[in-house]
Amino acid sequence: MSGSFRCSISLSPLHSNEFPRIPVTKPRIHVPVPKPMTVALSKVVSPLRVAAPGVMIEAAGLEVDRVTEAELKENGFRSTRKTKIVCTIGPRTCEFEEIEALAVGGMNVARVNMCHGTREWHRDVIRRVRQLNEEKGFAVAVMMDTEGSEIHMDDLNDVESTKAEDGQIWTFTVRAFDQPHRPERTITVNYDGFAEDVKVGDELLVDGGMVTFVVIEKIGPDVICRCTDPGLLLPRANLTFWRNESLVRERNAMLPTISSKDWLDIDFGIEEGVDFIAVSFVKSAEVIKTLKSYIIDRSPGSQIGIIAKIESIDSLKNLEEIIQVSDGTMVARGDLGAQIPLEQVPLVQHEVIQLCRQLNKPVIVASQLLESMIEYPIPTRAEVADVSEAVGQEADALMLSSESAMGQYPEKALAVLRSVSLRIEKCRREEKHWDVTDLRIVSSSKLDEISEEICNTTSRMANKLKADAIFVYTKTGQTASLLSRNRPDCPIFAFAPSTSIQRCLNLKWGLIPFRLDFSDDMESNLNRTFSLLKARAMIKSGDLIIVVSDVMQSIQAIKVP
Ligand SMILES: Nc1ncnc2c1ncn2[C@@H]1O[C@H](COP(=O)(O)OP(=O)(O)OP(=O)(O)O)[C@@H](O)[C@H]1O
Ligand SMILES: CC(=O)C(=O)O
Ligand SMILES: [K+]
Ligand SMILES: [Mg+2]
Repeated sequence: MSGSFRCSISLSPLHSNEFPRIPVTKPRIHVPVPKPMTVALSKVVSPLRVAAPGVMIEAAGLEVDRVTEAELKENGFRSTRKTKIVCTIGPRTCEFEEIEALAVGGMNVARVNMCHGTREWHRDVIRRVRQLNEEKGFAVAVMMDTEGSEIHMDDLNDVESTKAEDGQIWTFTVRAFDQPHRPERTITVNYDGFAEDVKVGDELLVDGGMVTFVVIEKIGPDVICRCTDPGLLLPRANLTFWRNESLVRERNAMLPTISSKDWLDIDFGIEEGVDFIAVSFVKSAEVIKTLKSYIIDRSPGSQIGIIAKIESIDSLKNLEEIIQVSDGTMVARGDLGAQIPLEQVPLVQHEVIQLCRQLNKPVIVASQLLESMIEYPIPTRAEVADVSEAVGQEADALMLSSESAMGQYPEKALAVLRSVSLRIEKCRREEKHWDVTDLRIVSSSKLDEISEEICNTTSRMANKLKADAIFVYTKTGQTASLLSRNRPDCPIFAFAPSTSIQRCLNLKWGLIPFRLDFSDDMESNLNRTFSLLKARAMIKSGDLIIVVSDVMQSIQAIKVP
C-alpha cells in the first residue's frame, strides 16, 4: 500500500507507535451513528486459560474455535475453508472422544435427530459437545432436529434392519404390540389414520423407494401389502404412498408439522440450550412464526435459530415465505426425494440456495452427500461431484447424516467434505466475476439499508484490494451475516459479544466467529483485537484488513503494522 493513504486518526498513546494506521476510507457515507450500545459490556476479562498441554483456548477475552484457528495458520487466510460442516451424531459418534475427533476434523455444528434415541441419549450428547467447547476450546454449535409427524415405521424394536423379499406379504398396521408378541413381517406405523388413508392398489414406498410394496387388502387397522421392490427396512423409515403416480396427500397432509412429541422435544432443546432447532416437514411460514413466539415466551432473549427443513411437497408452494421467516434452511434431500421426482431434487436445491442467498439466510445441503462412505473408506466419483456442486453453488453448509451417525468412516467422510470444499472454493475465487448488485435489498429500514450497502461495498473493496480479512464487530450477527452473503474472497472475522451468537455464526459461509467483549470505541476495539490476534500469531504485520461494525456506519481499510 502506498504511504499516501496514511490516515489521520489519532490512536491511543499506548498503541500509537505499535499500530500506525494506514489507509482509511472513513466515513465514506456519513449518516447519523445509530444508537450507541446500551448494553454495558463490562464482563470481567477472563484470564488466560490453558485447557490441555499447549492448547491455549482463551486469551484476555478473545475466543475462537481452536480448529479454525489452526486452519487459518496452516492454510493462510485466503485458503481457509468457507463452507461449514454439520455432522449428525449417532451411535457411531456419541462418545466424548468420538465427538472430539469430529470437532478436530472441522465439524462446525453437531446435529442430533430426535427421530432416534431417547432424550437421555440426546442430553448426554449435547452436554458432551458443551463440555468439549468449554474444556478444549471449540465453538461447535448444537442443532436439534425434530421428528415431525409425517408417516414412518416404528423402530423395529431390537433389530437394526430387516429384509423384505420380492413377493413377500407384509402387514403395515396401526396396532401397537408388546415387543415379544409382534407377529412376523409386521410393521407398526406411527400415524393412526394410515389404514383409512390408503386404498387397495396404492404403492407404499419406504424411504422414497428403497423398498416398495403394493396394497392388496385392508382389514381394519391392518394394511396387507406385497413387496414389489425388495430391500432392507431400516428403523423409523419414512413411508409415502402413491396413487396413479402421484403422492397421496389426504388427511395425512393435515398432520401438524410440530407433533405433541416434538413440542416436548422442543422444550427439552430449549432447556438444554441448543443453538438451532431444525423443523422437519415444514409446510408453511406460520409454524415457524408460532415456534419463534413460543421460544421467546419460554426463554426470553434466547438466540435459538430456527432452521426450516425443505423436505415436503407442501414446503415448495410456500418457499419464499418460509425462508423469509426462518433463520436458515436445510435442503433435506432424503425426504424431499421421496415426495417429488428425484430429477427435480437438484433443481430445488439450486433454487433454495439462490433464494437463501437473496434473502440472507444460511442454507445447509443435506443427505446422501457421501452415502457410500457409510461402508467404504473412499467416496464414489459421483458423490465427490455432488459435494463439489453444492460447494460451487456456495451453500453455507454441508451435512453428514448416516455417514457420521452410524457409518464406518465418519472422520474420513468429514475429511472428504473438507478437502473438496477447499478445492472448489479456490476454483471459485479464481474464476468468479460477480457483482453484489445482483443481490436484492433485504433491509426494511433506511438505516439498515445503509448498513447493507456498507457490507456490499466492503466485500467489493476487500476483493479488489485483495484484503487478507474483513473484521466485523457485531452485536446481533446481522452485519456479519450481510457480509457472508456477499461470499467475499477473504475470510470474515466476526467479533460478537456472546458465545451463543458466536456459535450461531458458525453456520454461515466464510465467517470466523470470535467471542469478544467490545465497546463503542472502535479505535480501542481495533487496537485490542490487533494485539490479541498478533499475540496468537493469527495476523501479522502487513495484513490488509477491512473493518466494519454495528457500532459505527463506516468502512476502514487498515494495514496491520
Ligand atoms: N440418535 C440416534 N440413534 C440411533 N441411530 C441414529 C441416531 N441418529 C441417527 N441414527 C441413524 O443414522 C441414520 C441417519 O441419520 P439421520 O439423522 O440423517 O436420519 P434421517 O432419517 O435421514 O433424517 P430425518 O429423519 O431427519 O429425515 C438414521 O436413519 C439412523 O439409522
Ligand atoms: C435430513 C433430512 O431430514 C432428510 O434429508 O430427509
Ligand atoms: K428429523
Ligand atoms: Mg427428513
